[in-house]
Amino acid sequence: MGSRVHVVEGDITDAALVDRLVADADLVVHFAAESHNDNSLTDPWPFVHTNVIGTYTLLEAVRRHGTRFHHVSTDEVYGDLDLDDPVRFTEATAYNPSSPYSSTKGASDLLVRAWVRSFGIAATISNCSNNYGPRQHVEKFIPRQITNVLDGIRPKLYGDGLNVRDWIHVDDHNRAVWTIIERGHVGETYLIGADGEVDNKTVVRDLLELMGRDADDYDHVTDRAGHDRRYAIDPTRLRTELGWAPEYPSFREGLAATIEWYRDNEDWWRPQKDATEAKYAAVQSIVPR
Ligand SMILES: Cc1cn([C@H]2C[C@H](O)[C@@H](COP(=O)(O)OP(=O)(O)O[C@H]3O[C@H](C)C(=O)[C@H](O)[C@H]3O)O2)c(=O)[nH]c1=O
Repeated sequence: MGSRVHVVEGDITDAALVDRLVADADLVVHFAAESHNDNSLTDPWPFVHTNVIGTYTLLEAVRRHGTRFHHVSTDEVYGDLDLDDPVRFTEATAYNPSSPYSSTKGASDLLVRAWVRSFGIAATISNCSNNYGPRQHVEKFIPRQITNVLDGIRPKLYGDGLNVRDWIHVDDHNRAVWTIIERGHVGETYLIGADGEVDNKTVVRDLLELMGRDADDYDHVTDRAGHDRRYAIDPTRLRTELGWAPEYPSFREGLAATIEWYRDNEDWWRPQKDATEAKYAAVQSIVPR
């Protein structure tokens, strides 16, 4: 990696700011996004603003300055899969997003593709499955349940809890992004996944066991509107063409390490917790099993 890496905080729709930063960069890796589906259901506008207009703003700066660009996106652009169908998403799967969040990410991917084709910018795209690991906001599924248990609150499962997510440790995601930047072909898309399909109920039961609690000690709550049933990535292209492989040994080991991180870093997550639970309490209630 280069000697000067800047993680930039600020408004990516601020064209003057973005232009200044891009003018000074050899490479832009675009991780910035409004990323939480539940938030996109209560207020879609920040998602259109940041994910669509923000990406447009970056693309225009990259076009002006001829900067190499990598766009980080999600497998949610492909919609969802049935539980009983073994098919997985590939780079050829048609876009079919379900939520305001995933539709804005789909729109941002299409903008990148169009800027490659129409203006010849040097860009790659990656679409990754669900991340977990340290420093994830407590509104997300795994940190919410870990911090609930630490606070003596029962974990909360949406609907029947049988929805499947394909988990990858954030460090493996980052290594995959770097592999694509170094070895990927400009104009191409690569799917990132670590063969980590698990249903939500199993995640919660594993987590309770790892934290020394009764595995049945959780609640079902109101389901998410339009809740995608299953995500699953076929990472063959990334593995065979670019030689990437995940380094994290297994989801359960990664989960245990993540629990330890949240145990040891309450100072980091505590300021997020009350507002997050209040936000959920306003739209969710406990339902019978
Ligand atoms: C917060 C919460 C979630 N859930 C369920 C909903 C999902 O089936 C699963 C994971 O939910 P989460 O909101 O953490 O993540 P997804 O909606 O799958 O989306 C995530 O992974 C993709 C790839 C992105 O692109 C998103 O940016 C990222 O947020 O757990 C519950 O059952 N209870 C809860 O309290």
